Amino acid sequence: MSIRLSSWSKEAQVVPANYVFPPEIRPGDLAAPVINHGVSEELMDDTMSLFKEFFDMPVEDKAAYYSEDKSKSFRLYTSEDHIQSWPEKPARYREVVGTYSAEVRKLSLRILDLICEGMGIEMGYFADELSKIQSLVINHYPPCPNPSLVLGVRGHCDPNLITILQQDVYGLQIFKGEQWVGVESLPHAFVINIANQLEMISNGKLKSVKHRAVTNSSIARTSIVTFISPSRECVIEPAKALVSVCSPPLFKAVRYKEFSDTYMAKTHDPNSTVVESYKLQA
Ligand SMILES: O=C(O)CCC(=O)C(=O)O
Ligand SMILES: [Fe+2]
Repeated sequence: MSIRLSSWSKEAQVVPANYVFPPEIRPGDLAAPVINHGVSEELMDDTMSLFKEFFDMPVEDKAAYYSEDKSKSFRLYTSEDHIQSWPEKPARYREVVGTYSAEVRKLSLRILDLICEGMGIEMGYFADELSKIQSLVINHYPPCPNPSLVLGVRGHCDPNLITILQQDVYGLQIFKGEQWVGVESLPHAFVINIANQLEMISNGKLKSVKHRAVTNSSIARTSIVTFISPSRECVIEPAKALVSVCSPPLFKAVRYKEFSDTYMAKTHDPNSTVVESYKLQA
């Protein structure tokens, strides 16, 4: 009988060697492209083309929005409070980005609830202060004459709770099994990255994924990245439901603003793993 029809797999404790894929095409378990997520394909396409249009605008139009000051509120802050500072060009910017942000927020809360269910935390655990802040970063990578010499974004873990990324051209890689693995760009899929706060709240059960972006020599790439973060005053600590005598807390409690400021101060250190500094000694 063919091995595919036999029932050995019911007993299998480890994956048989002949089933293991080469590392570069293994799906991995930390950065999962999510499809059937409920955000309409039209809205995803419209948002992507809007941002491409934004980057294609004449330099004079873009200059009005340019700033190196990271504290400025036009860095596409996606709440009603900031809508006045959003770009007025392209003309449909506010409408499209407003709708997109609201839909992606709903999706992220659904994913967070599924994570609660999977880990045995009460539903709605993340719904309030822990996911209060939503921000949007649009990365635009022009074609690069020699991608082997350059990184679009160097390796890092995101400091927030969870990140929802849309890409239509390959470029995202995650660090897994001591090497960089490409994350396939599936049409209309979102990539969900576990970020630092989710690692700490899950008491290390979920790991924040180190990732980077590479460039390519033929086409420009735009990525739309939604960061869901706790409010700055929020205290982050392992969820009580995940802590017991057998499973003691692995992380100290920290106010998110302290974590975030430490992260920002170390952002130029490629090996900075801020999470490590909040680990409790075993
Ligand atoms: O462009 C990408 O795929 C990655 C961007 C990223 O990691 C970030 O903005 O934090
Ligand atoms: Fe990132």
